[in-house]
Amino acid sequence: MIATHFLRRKPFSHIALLQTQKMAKSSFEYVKKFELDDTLLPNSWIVVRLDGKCFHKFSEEHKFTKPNDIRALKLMNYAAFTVLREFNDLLMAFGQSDEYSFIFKKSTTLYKRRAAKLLTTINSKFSTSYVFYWKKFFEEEPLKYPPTFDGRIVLYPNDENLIDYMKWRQADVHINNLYNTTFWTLVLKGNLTPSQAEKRLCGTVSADKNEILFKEFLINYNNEPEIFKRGTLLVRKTIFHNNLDKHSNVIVDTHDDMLKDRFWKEHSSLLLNKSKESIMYDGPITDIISEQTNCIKD
Ligand SMILES: Nc1nc2c(ncn2[C@@H]2O[C@H](COP(=O)(O)OP(=O)(O)OP(=O)(O)O)[C@@H](O)[C@H]2O)c(=O)[nH]1
Ligand SMILES: [Mg+2]
Ligand SMILES: [Mg+2]
Repeated sequence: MIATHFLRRKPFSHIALLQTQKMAKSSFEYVKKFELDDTLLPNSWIVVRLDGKCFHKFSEEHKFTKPNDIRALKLMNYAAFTVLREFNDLLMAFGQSDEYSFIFKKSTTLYKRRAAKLLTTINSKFSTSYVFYWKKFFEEEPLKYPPTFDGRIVLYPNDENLIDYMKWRQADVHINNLYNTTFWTLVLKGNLTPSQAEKRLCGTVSADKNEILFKEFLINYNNEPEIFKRGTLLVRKTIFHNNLDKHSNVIVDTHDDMLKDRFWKEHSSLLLNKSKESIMYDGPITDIISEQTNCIKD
């Protein structure tokens, strides 16, 4: 019955169909006006910070070594590297623990500075890279479930604010790492229970923790790996080859002390629009990659 009725209906003419579609489009289109403008202020530093969700649990379930798992840190760095490689307007990125901050050049017009576009694209590229490259770093340790990263955008109006932001994140690494290193040494080598170790460290300052490590466990905190103490700063560099008229652009992982003002004086070009430091290189060109053990090839 319904089928016969359908067959007997006169088919729409092409023009009538187009008119109907046009009317429908214009009567629905008003919903677009509900979309809010989220353009970020011009000429200000855009910082995108991502952080792993519930990584205290994620790290347990994936058997991260305590207090630092070099595989996890390298995977974070590699995921951030893939983000930097794709978005040229990113000057640098700083990572530690389960977080990464990405710094856009002040004048970026990427996605017309629309906040949601910037944040979601950076987060998506980072998160999928974290999963995509998991095996490269964790090898036989399987990824049990998809990790989640939250994200935020913070704007900083001047260079001083941005530098203080970078210092703040690096100071956080130092405070957490000194605490975690002492805590886990007390537990794993000193045979204290976690709650005993917590009590032992309650009210201690940095010097006390350094002393516990040195006097009781012969550990000189200064000799701990730089990546653990200072986190990782990814920057762009251009390597010029002296003999050949050749250069290559690379993204390099560094662990310098950003808390010292000297760092910002010596690397003042980091905050310039075209942030690329140049390195002169004398050796044979084929050696660049092997020599750059600390460098992630662009
Ligand atoms: N064992 C180990 N754990 C790590 C390492 N890096 C990060 N983590 C864990 O990840 C946590 C990150 O801290 P937060 O980001 O403050 O906490 P979170 O559990 O991720 O919680 P939310 O960020 O609020 O969702 C640390 O407290 C550790 O438990 C690592 O190298 N080794
Ligand atoms: Mg987290
Ligand atoms: Mg965190």
